[in-house]
Amino acid sequence: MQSAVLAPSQIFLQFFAREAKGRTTTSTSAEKTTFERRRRRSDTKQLLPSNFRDSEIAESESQADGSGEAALGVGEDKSSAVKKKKKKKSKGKSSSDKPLPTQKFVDQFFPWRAVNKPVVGRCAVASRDIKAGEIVVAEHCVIFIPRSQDRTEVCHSCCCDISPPAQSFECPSCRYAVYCKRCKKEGMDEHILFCKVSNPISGIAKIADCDEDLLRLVLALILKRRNSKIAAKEASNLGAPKDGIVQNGIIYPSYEDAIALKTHSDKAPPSWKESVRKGCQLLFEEGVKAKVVGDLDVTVEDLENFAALVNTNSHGMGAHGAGYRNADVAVGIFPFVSMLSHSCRPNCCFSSEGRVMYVRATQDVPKGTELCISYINLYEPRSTRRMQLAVTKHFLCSCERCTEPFAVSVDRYLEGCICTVRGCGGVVVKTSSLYEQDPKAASSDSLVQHNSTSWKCDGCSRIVDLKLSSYPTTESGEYPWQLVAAAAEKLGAAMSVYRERRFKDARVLLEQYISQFTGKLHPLNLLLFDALTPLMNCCRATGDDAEGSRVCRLILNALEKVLPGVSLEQANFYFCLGEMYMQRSESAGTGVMAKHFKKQAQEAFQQARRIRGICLGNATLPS
Ligand SMILES: C[S@@+](CC[C@H](N)C(=O)[O-])C[C@H]1O[C@@H](n2cnc3c(N)ncnc32)[C@H](O)[C@@H]1O
Repeated sequence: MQSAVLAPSQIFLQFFAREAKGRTTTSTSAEKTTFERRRRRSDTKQLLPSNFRDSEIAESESQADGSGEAALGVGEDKSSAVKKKKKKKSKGKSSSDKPLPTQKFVDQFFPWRAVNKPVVGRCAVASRDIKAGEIVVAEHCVIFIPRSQDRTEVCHSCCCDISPPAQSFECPSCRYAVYCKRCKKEGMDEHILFCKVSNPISGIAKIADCDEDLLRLVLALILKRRNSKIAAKEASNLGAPKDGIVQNGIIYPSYEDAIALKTHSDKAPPSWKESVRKGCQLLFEEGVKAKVVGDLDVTVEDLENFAALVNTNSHGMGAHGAGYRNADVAVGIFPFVSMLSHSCRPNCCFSSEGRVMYVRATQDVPKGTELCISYINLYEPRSTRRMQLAVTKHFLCSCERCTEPFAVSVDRYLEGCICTVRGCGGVVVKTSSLYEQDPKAASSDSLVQHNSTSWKCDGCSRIVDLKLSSYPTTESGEYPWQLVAAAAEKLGAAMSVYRERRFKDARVLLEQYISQFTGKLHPLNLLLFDALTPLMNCCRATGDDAEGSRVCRLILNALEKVLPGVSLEQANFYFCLGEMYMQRSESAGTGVMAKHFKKQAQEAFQQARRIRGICLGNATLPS
């Protein structure tokens, strides 16, 4: 299933129905409002070489960290909590478990404390009750770089939108960096050193099979180190720190905060390490040539550590902010945003404005609860989510959703197919999905001795294996894996037509697909869910807002069941729903139906506004 044409596991839920980045106008034209399940580029940026092998994931899955929970009090890295824990643990705490240097200031302004928890390490725990929509972190980046493919979209100094592009000023030397009018002078001055090494980076990335943006971030971190040394000297003369403060409600973290973040270089797959090592070696040589690193007391190993740190802690910037983009255009390091662990059932979300990242609670959070954001797309089967985090972030997710028994989790509906045993109604999934989270259940079930390609029904417990003939296949004689593969193939074919923007043909194919697999796949199955958004867009493109709004409600329904709580995706679908009802109201003229549709539209817009208000603060909908 993961190798489906669509690779649904790798794509992100839609954002506001805006295809062109930065478009801020509302249009009811489906051509303009086509959603694509876009790959979420924010956190799970694939900083992997192309030669990455799946088998290497296993190596990144070993997690062993701490055994108890210890509060990391303000500036008390040798606090009693830590001391107690040190006593318990023969090995003691590593330096990466200490609070970040600026934490003591952050504690004064924000409603959480850094705490050490088993497995996840440092994390943020609410120090009082937090209301939905409250800001829990507002932080300026330590460093950021525009993504290479979007380098002309934002100013390389302040990260503001550059539109129209004619308003931008390109660095005449590297012809890579662009600046807005305001930053033209200052930005280019600051860019001098970066510029010297910037040009060779694309070539280095190709030679080393290493991510170009990763190398640019490493270079930015080297330069930050240089600047922070200079700033420290200046600050000691003036008697005040430049970074490492909270000002006007925004955290300005220091270079020291950044380098105190956790890295997973030990858990990274060998091919990743190999490529990064090569990339860093070449970057170092270029840096020496350009006299950028020579006097800096950094080694190639430092650069490799920087790369691992960036891979574990970078956050996408530019999406879901005021610009209504549907994808990130930059990546940055925000040490205090990084204190929040990942959860597949998060209670916070993040959005950026310029160089500042905001994290807001998406629900009321009681004191003592861990604050979590999501690093990945969450409408995915458990195995896909965990695989994605293992591959891109090199850790095995231990969140509540991933560790609750599979048999009672909504996760089981997202994959597999419905049991064909009469009256059962269970879901047949791969046994590896059933047992990977529950080794006890696995060992108590002798049937699990079947090979790992066995499938099992969570209802009647029947094992489906090629060697066993007792399982009643579908009318067409399909086994579950064949059914799932057929669904993936058919959806892939419909999506190819959809991507060619042949909306009428795509609609026919998608409708045929949905009717063929409804009843065979659970209604929440990802393979059915993935067909709904393109179908909605096809309906809109073909002027059928009645069907479009029906499909949109199906999407919202599925989202609410799988991802309870508010999210931007949900807001965006409500917004779409509002647009479609508005269109229906206009088409209905002035009668009762027109009023009815207008009311439905207003309700949908109100929901969208309410949810966006929680996730993005006072951001309003585009008018
Ligand atoms: C951005 S950092 C979070 C801060 C980190 N705990 C620290 O002490 O620096 C991400 C790392 O936290 C841990 N982590 C976060 N969420 C996790 C989860 N759901 N399950 C397991 N580990 C998690 C992993 O080690 C991951 O690489």
